[in-house]
Amino acid sequence: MTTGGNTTESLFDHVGGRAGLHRLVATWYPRVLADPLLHPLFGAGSPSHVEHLTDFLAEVFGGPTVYTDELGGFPALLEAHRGKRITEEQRQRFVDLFLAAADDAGLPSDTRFRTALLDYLRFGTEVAVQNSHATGDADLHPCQEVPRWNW
Ligand code: HEM
Repeated sequence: MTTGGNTTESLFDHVGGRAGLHRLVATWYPRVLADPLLHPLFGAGSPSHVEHLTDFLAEVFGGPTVYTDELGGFPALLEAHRGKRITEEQRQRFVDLFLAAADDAGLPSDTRFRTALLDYLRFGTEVAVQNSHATGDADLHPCQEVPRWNW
């Protein structure tokens, strides 16, 4: 039970736990696969993407650490983006589709949550873009672990 102004509630709880995040990612992913700008990166898609991204975001937002404990953790994330050479236009489209999916999946619309979501998406996509262009470890983004996002 939470009330307005409760600063101890995690983002994970605020979005309705794993079920809320799963709804968000499952709404977003088909749109990514159908997007002409993103298609060259994602192709026909991967059957595990929705589950893995849901578990990753759950961990970032203060939920269980399934991504680190069972799905390879940060090294798996790094590997997934390496060499993809994501453009700024593709990064922006990825974020835009996420924000639209947050609306359509009925995620909370309060400004505090939406600001935190956008801040994280900006950060996370910048990490992914930098790492996708790295030709050696020295070029990688300094964030080398699954972040825990405070709000
Ligand atoms: C907040 C930013 C991001 C997060 C949290 C994220 C997270 C993930 C995760 C968890 C995976 C799956 C890794 C696994 O299987 O364990 C993945 C794969 C992938 N990501 Fe990202 N990603 C982000 C940004 C981006 C961006 C901006 C792009 C391109 C526009 C992108 C393109 C891809 C591709 C092409 C794959 C591999 C193919 C696939 O699994 O379908 N990612 N990402």
